[in-house]
Amino acid sequence: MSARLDIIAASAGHADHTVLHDINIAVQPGEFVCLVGPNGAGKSTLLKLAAGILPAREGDVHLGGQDVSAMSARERARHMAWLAQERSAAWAMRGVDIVALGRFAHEGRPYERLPQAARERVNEAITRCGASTFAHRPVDTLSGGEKARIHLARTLASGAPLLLLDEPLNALDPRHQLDVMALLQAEAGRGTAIVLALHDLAMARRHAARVIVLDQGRVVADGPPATALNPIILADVFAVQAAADGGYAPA
Ligand SMILES: Nc1ncnc2c1ncn2[C@@H]1O[C@H](COP(=O)(O)OP(=O)(O)OP(=O)(O)O)[C@@H](O)[C@H]1O
Repeated sequence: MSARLDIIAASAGHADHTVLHDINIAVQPGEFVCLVGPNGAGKSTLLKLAAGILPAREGDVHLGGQDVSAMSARERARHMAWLAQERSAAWAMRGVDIVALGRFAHEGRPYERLPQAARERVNEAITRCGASTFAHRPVDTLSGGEKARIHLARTLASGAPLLLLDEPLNALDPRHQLDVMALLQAEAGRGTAIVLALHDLAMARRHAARVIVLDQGRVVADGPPATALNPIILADVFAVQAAADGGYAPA
C-alpha cells in the first residue's frame, strides 16, 4: 500500500465538540510536513483522525486509496505509526520491549521471540535514535528525553510508510532535537511520509519542506515554510512576529 494520505472534507472532534472543520490535506510518499498551530488548534486531533483513532464525522480519510475507517487496527498499524503526545507506559517495560511493539502488527511477538531480521530492525531503530545505552532499562527509570527517543524508535522500527508524530521533539535537548529532525528528513528521503506536530516555528521553518498551519480547527495556510509562516499568519494566528535574532517576539 502506498503511503499517500488523503483527508477529504473531514470534520472530527470529541464528545459534543467538533474540533476540526472541512479539512482537506493530501500527503505524498516522501513528504516531510510540519503541522503547527496554537494550543488547542486541533493538531493532535488531526493526527488522531489521520491515524484512524478518531472517526471522521464528515468526509473521509484514505491511506493509499483505502478508507482508513474500514481497516483493522492491525492493518493500520502496519501502514502507519503514531507517536502520541503522552509518553506514559502502563507498566515498567524495558525500552527495547516498547520499541519492539513497533513490530507487533507484523510479527505479533515480543522482542526475545522476534525473527532475526525484525530484531535487527528494532536494534537499528534504537541505534538511529541514540537510545542504545538505556534501551534495556525499565522505562520508568528513564529521563523524559530518553523516553521520547525510545518511543520515536518504536515508530521507526515499525517500518510503516506513514509516520504521524505528535510533538516528537518534546523533552529533547537542542542537539537531540536537531538529530531527530535530521533523522526524520533522512527517513522521508527513503520514501516515508511524515507529518509531525510541532510548536517550534523556527525549527519548522528551517527543516520542513511544507508547513500546514491550523487555527481553531481549520487549515489556514499550507505550503513552503516562508509562505505558510508569513508575517500575517504569524500575527493573526500566533500573535508573534519575526525578531531580528531569528526567533519570535510578541506581535
Ligand atoms: N479527549 C478529549 N475530550 C474533549 N475535548 C478534547 C479532547 N482532546 C482534546 N480536546 C479539545 O479539542 C481541542 C483541540 O485539542 P488538540 O489536543 O487537538 O489541540 P492541539 O493543537 O494539539 O493543542 P496543543 O498544542 O495544546 O497540544 C481543544 O479545545 C481540546 O480541549
